Amino acid sequence: MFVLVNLKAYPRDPVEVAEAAASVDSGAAEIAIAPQTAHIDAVAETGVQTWAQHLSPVEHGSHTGSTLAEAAADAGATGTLLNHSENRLKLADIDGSLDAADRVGFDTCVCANNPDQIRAAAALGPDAVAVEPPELIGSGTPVSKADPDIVRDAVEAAESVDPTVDVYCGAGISTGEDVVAARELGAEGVLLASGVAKADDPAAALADLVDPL
Ligand SMILES: O=C(CO)COP(=O)(O)O
Repeated sequence: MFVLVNLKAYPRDPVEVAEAAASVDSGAAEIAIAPQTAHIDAVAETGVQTWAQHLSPVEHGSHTGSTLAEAAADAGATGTLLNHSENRLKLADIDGSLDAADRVGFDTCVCANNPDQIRAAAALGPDAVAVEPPELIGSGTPVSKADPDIVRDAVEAAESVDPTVDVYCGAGISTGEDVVAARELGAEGVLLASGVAKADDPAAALADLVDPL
């Protein structure tokens, strides 16, 4: 299982989380951390797999305020989220950002609200898609328990378009039990944020997530 921890803009030391992720015994799981762009460098230096939270659909040039794929790669990132519920993109921009990610060989995960969007996202050819019902994000109620059908339907939707695209699920995931439930529904990974970023002890939270895997 792939466990992607999105630190969003939470007031948590990204290096503390990255060091914990780099040193936890992850067994069969693979952990990656998606920090703020300005923290990619410091997080990647810990040796943990590091993802950007977003890439802009631009090349080198006059693009103030953008997240350039080459800059994220230079800083040490190797993957990127796209179209997160908190950073929605137009279809053409998702496509352009996937092209940008391809230029630097990043792993890609396009987020979507529901199975219909998963189908559209999978058609763009990312490595993975992630279904995250917005109403459960940050709720502490795991999507794998609150809405298992949305995960099953997302897996089916992606499979019908492109069986090589992995499916992750996210929203409210915070324990190893939630990750196991996601796996049983057919997901190949989970996407989570507050379960680690807002935990009293992020290292313990990470250890608990991967313990049963
Ligand atoms: O948006 C998410 C991960 O990208 C999920 O957030 P929570 O884990 O806080 O529900």
